[in-house]
Amino acid sequence: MSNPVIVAIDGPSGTGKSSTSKAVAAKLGLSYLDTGAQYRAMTWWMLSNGVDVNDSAAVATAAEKPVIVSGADPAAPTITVDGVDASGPIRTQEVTAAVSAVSAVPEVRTRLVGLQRDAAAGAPGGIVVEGRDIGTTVLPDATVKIFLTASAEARAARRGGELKATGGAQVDLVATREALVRRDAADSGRKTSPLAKADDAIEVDTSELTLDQVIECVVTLIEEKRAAS
Ligand SMILES: Nc1ncnc2c1ncn2[C@@H]1O[C@H](COP(=O)(O)OP(=O)(O)O)[C@@H](O)[C@H]1O
Ligand SMILES: Nc1ccn([C@H]2C[C@H](O)[C@@H](COP(=O)(O)OP(=O)(O)O)O2)c(=O)n1
Repeated sequence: MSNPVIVAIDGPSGTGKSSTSKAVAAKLGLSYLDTGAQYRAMTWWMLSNGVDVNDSAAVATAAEKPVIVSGADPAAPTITVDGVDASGPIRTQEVTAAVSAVSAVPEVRTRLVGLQRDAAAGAPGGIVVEGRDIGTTVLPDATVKIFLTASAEARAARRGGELKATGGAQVDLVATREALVRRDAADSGRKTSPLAKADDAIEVDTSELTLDQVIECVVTLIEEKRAAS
């Protein structure tokens, strides 16, 4: 029997990681893990429990406490914190604004990278894992590594579309773009496993591609790799 396929999909915010990863996993019958949701869940727990997210020592001490469980079905991904459904609260602006500070704390990363490697090892049929450091740090031996990119303008327009769909209000695209660029800089500039393309990752610029084209491209890359191995 061939080895389970492990697919690492990394890249900055709004490049299409979640949409692509879920669709590719569903198409190929693989499990799915959104590691960004885990960093968001950790951040939500810190905010809910009165931990100052800018006090890295306090965040480090608390990092062992929350029980974070991710469901691996790409058609219905779930995340709970201490048994409570966290899928809504982890997407608030408050969590988005605090997540880079929490995810820069090495103890947070050690804890979550452990969960992520356990999830990959526990997916006998293979898995698609999306994040910022999957190809470089979490799963350096992944079968296929993809690094998605897109212009800041394309990414802001996509995020703006989402905010409009959920909030209905007028979206400030300049502010959305600035917030994205600020988060990219924080995620790329941190000391511990920053957002980075692995040397052996294939870069796909999604700025001018439809989501279906990106999915097709990633499925083809995985099938080529499988056929060659
Ligand atoms: N190639 C694409 N073209 C247009 N919109 C896209 C494309 N890829 C993703 N989107 C949309 O952009 C938004 C952000 O995508 P998402 O998958 O959440 O990105 P990420 O996980 O990288 O932050 C979603 O609303 C998604 O539907
Ligand atoms: N492997 C990962 C995944 C996410 N993070 C951090 C950095 C990101 O800004 C946040 C949130 O990630 P998420 O993928 O949910 O963010 P977006 O969907 O792109 O807005 O988590 C990380 O440090 N390492």
